[in-house]
Amino acid sequence: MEQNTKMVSGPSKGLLQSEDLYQYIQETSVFPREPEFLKELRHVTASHPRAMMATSPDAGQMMVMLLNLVNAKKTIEVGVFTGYSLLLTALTIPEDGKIIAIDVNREPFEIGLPVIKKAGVADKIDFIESEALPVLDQLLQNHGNEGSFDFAFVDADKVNYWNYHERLMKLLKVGGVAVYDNTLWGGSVAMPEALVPESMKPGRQLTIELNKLLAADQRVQISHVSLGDGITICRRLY
Ligand SMILES: C[S@@+](CC[C@H](N)C(=O)[O-])C[C@H]1O[C@@H](n2cnc3c(N)ncnc32)[C@H](O)[C@@H]1O
Repeated sequence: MEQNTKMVSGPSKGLLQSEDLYQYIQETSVFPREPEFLKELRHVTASHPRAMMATSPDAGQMMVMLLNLVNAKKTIEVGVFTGYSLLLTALTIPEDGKIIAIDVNREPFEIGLPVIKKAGVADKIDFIESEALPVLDQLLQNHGNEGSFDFAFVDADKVNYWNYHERLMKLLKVGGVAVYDNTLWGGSVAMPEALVPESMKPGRQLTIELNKLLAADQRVQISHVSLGDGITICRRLY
C-alpha cells in the first residue's frame, strides 16, 4: 500500500460514494500499475499549491487504455500543467509518436520536465506555450494535419471546450478519440444550484452546457465516465 496516498494524490473530487472507496480503487488497481516515472511526477507535483489540477491517476489509467486501443501515435494535449497526463501519453505512444502539448503557462511544465527527460520521452513532445485555440486553428491550416490525429486530451479552460471540440472533430481521424476532463465538475452538475458553492457555479454551468452539446453531437460516440472529476470519451464517427 502506498504511504500517504491522500496527501500525494489529493482527495477524490467527491463523485464516489465515499473517500474510502476511492482510496480502495487507487490502492488496489491504480497505484500498483502506475509507472515509476509517473509516480515521481505525481510526488513532485504534490507540493504545488494547485496540485489538485493534475489529472487523477484513475482517469489516467483509463487514458492509457484508450491510447493503446486506438494505437495512438499522433496526439494533442490541451492543458499540460506539470505534465502528469502528458507523461503518461508520452510513455504509452510508440518511439516515433508525437504529442502537440499546449499550455498558456510554461512554468508548471518546467517542474515536471526533469522527470519527463529522465523517462526518456521528451523528444516525443512538442510543447507550445500559447492559448490553445490559435494553435489548433494553425494546425488545421497546415497541410497534412486534418484528419491525422489519433487522440486528444482536453483539460484546460472550460469556456473553450466546445471550441476545442469543433477543431478536434476536424483534426482527429475518423475512429480517433477525444477525452474531455472535469465533465462532472466535482459532482455539482447534478446538485440543485442553491447548494453549489459560488466559486463552482460558472464552471458548473459551462459543464452542463457542454455535456448537453456532446450528448447531442451525432459526429461522436460518447461515454461519460465517473473517473476522477468525470471524463467524457468521444470517438469520432465520421
Ligand atoms: C487542469 S490543468 C491541466 C492538468 C494536466 N492535464 C495534468 O495532468 O497535470 C489546466 C491547464 O490548462 C492551462 N490553460 C488554461 N487555459 C488555457 C488556454 N486557453 N489555452 C491553453 N492552456 C490553458 C492552464 O495553464 C493549466 O496548466
